[in-house]
Amino acid sequence: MLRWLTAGESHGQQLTAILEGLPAGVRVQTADLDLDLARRRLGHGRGARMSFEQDVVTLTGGVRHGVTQGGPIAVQVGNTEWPKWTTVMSADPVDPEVLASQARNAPLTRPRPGHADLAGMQKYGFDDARPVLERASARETAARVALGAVARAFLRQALDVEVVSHVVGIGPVVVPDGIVPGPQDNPRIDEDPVRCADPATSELMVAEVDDARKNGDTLGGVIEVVVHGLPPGLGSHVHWDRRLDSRLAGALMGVQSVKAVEVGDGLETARRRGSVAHDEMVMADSVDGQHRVQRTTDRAGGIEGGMTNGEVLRVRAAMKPISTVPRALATVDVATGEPAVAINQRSDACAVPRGAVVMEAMVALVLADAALEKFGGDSVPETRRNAQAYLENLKIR
Ligand SMILES: Cc1cc2nc3c(=O)[nH]c(=O)nc-3n(C[C@H](O)[C@H](O)[C@H](O)COP(=O)(O)O)c2cc1C
Ligand SMILES: C=C(O[C@@H]1CC(C(=O)O)=C[C@@H](OP(=O)(O)O)[C@H]1O)C(=O)O
Repeated sequence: MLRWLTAGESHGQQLTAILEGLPAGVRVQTADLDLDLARRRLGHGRGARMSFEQDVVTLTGGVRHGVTQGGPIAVQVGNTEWPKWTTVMSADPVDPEVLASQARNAPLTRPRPGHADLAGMQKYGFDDARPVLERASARETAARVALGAVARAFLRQALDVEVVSHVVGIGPVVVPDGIVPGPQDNPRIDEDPVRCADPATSELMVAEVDDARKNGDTLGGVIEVVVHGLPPGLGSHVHWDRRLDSRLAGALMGVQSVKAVEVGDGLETARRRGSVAHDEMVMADSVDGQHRVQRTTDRAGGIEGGMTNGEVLRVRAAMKPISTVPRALATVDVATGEPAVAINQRSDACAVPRGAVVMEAMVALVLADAALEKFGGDSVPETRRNAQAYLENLKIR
């Protein structure tokens, strides 16, 4: 079983992440984590903080000389803005006079509609939104992306699996049907300002983001994660919590601002008739005398009965528009009970392009877990041998 945990606050000293259960022998180094963290900072519509803050990654456990050792992998993602926040976010008590002398320490009492502020204050008994927003913030996704880079390396080295993503919608602008990135397409898509695989749609998305920003507004959108090279049989039909679609949906819904998840053609499938909703099977030419079944389409997105079916996996996650809206929304000052406008320091206008990298990380972690459940192994060669033996012995390929 693969387990992962993150800790740390948005303006704290650092984020901490642990990944437990990965075999020995995964070749991974700081530069691999840096690469995905850099990808997470890009994208038209990102906020100011993404340009002035750096992620400082340190692998502090589980990796030696660029290879995992079988123990828990520990990662720190340092926050270069920390020197400005040492008082506000100090773990130890601070002299009340020092606190009172700094504007940054003033309680935040105008909760943002759409953010965690008010419900978190009510639940945890705070009269200040600071402790809630610090942990609710998607800054935490940097820690997940760092671990996702490790999971991605494992999937590539043990199973030849590649996880890629593209933005399929920003606000009302959506890509035409049928665009599915190939296994090596991430670098090309990363070059696009909104990580859209279709250049014509990308231009319209950029214009939409510019228009929203000009009007003091924010946007959401839809991301598709595409996974190539998966064997059939990851996940299971036998119990709800072993279904791969259920596990992927939970992981993607667990990303800040995700409000819907689709597998394959998802909602569109529900609108179709059965005769055109499924993926028909045909016999492919056989080179070795074995049955080889192929599907003529991939509407299911590579999952049937809660298991991978050997086709390309496609899952989509819909992010709502950023809730820190510059044209600030109406709220109540909970300190006075008076009408007010919501907290609005700064924010992303649209975080969908960089959200795509977070979704890749979550999918990679879930798939690495499902692969280890199926094939086991305490080292990459062992997992690889087990997977190959399974594939060679499939009665129906
Ligand atoms: C990559 C990413 C960046 C985000 N950036 C912001 C932001 O700059 N401002 C903001 O208010 N919300 C931002 N969010 C969304 C909030 O974190 C999220 O809406 C909040 O935690 C409440 O959770 P919920 O939307 O799932 O209910 C971002 C989300 C992601 C995934
Ligand atoms: C810092 C990150 O994202 C942040 C996520 C976030 C939120 O409310 O989720 C709000 C913004 O932070 P701030 O309010 O300090 O400007 C984003 O910049 C990051 O992704 O590294």
